[in-house]
Amino acid sequence: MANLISKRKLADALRYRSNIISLSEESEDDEVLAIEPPKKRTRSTSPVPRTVRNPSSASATNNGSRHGGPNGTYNSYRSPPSPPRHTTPVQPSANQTQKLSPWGKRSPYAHRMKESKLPQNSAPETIPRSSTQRLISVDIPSKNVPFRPSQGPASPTHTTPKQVTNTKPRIEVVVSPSRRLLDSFRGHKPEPIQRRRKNMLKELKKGPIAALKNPQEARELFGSCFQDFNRPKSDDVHEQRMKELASKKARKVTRTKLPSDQGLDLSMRKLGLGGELVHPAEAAQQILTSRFEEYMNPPLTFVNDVNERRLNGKFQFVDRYVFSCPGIKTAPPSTNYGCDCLSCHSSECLCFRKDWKDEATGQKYTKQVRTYTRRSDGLVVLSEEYIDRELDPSARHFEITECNELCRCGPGCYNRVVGNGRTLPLEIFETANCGFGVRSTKNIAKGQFIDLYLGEVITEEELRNREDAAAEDEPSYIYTMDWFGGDSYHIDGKNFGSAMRFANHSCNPNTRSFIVQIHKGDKRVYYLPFFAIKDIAAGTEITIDYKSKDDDDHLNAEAIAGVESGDADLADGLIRCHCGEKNCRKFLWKPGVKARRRKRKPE
Ligand SMILES: C[S@@+](CC[C@H](N)C(=O)[O-])C[C@H]1O[C@@H](n2cnc3c(N)ncnc32)[C@H](O)[C@@H]1O
Repeated sequence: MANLISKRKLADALRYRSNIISLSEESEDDEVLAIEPPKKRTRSTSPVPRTVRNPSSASATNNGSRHGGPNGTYNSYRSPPSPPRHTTPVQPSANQTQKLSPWGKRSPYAHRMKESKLPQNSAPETIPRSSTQRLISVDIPSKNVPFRPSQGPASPTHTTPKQVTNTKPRIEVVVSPSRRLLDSFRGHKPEPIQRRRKNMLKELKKGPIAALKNPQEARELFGSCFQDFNRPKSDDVHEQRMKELASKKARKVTRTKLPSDQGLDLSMRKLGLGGELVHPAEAAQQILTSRFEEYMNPPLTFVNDVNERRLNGKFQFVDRYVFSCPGIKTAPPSTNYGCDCLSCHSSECLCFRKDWKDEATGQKYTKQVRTYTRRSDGLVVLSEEYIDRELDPSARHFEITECNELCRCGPGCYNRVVGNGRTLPLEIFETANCGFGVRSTKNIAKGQFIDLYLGEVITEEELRNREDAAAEDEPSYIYTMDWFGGDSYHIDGKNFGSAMRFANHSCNPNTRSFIVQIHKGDKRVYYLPFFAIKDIAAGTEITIDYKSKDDDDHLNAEAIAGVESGDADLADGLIRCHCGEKNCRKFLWKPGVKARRRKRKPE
């Protein structure tokens, strides 16, 4: 019965005995080899292997066969092929012969290893002396030259038992050694990285000791995740303290003894969050503000020197209307038109012309309304006459119509103030009595454009839904676009808006909203910009008057009377005004969001 040992072990054995085997670099497999003394080969039922018609088919047909195995005289597949003895219609090519074993990749005798109960780790000592004595010893001409034993067949022919008995007893070995084996003959080579990795990983699964013992190796095998293993131990007392607290032995340590801020800070630093601790809500606000700043030029900033209050996290700054409500229709661009001026002049330009009809008499009127004017320093502001008329309750009021993209004048035209966007830096800040307010860090000239009132454009139906859902004491951020009459849309600045959404009320305001139309055909979606109606020094709060002329002034009169007479019912629920102006009306409005809705209607 064949004694089977692995190639590696055989190689070791042979090296140990200074005996020779032939080597091939073809296979990476550590195949099991047969060492079969000639005497015992007679036991084989079929000393001649099956006919190998075609090496590839041989591989398939013979693989795993218990019978018809080799007779123990196969040579290296590097041996020059010779015609098989048995009828072989297809001659295997030299190439094929090199690559294929008659058994295929693995010897069918491999399983016998288990049956034979041969010790698995058959080191050189496990080979019986009698066997080794029968080995033929041949010198290797050169380490790297493939070697074929000088005795025995030169090709994979199959010797008969008779032939064997005529020769000296010997063991012939067919070896298809692995590259590793060859390397071991050539000299020491480092273990492949995959194997080293596998071995260390096995150790690491048990614990980090392997990596701690050999950090260099760990880093080499697993990269930067082990870079801290050879880091000198930190003498940071807090880190030490944290470790103590984390260990089971340190249960006696009171966690409260650890300064929480430092401990937390350490954890944050370890997580790479580092630096100052920031409340999540504040962080969210900072992100919102900083994001807005990124595309806002000039800047929009936030400061609070009074308390810890921050902007509501749900609020988002926008620089245009938000059309989130279904059913909103804007006029198509095709309905827009522009002027033909190369250089617009308020006395001639179509955009400055206002047409109206007297409802009582039916008479039509046309007027060139001088809305904007360019100052000597180049700043474009509202004209004095326009501001005066708009502030005069008895006068006819006119909207501003700016030049648009269809006008022949270029972007430098002075009739493009709101269309060119905000130019002043604005700052949201905490006021003394009215919550957040807005101011500019620059002086503002009378008539200068400050900012648009922006928000979601919503329908009347949506407004009613929102008002019904709102609490009675909730601030209102609604402006109604009813300048041209008819069904109106509303601007809700609660969740989305501009800096003007933070403008507080004053009974003596320094700004006012005006009506600006850029799309000349759109009577429902226009703009509500705020302009200074007096010079405003840098840092002064920008204020507006929440109440329009047609609001219920009698409410204030009644409330004031009620407060003065001690009638609590009359004053009940009214929101007190904190503007502090001499002409203060004392109350903002009556509770109830509908009562608070601010309007601008044509006079
Ligand atoms: C449009 S918000 C203005 C921004 C607001 N201050 C904030 O902190 O968000 C309107 C609210 O501001 C407050 N407010 C504005 N002007 C006020 C005034 N003159 N007196 C008292 N409260 C005022 C009221 O609570 C009102 O409901």
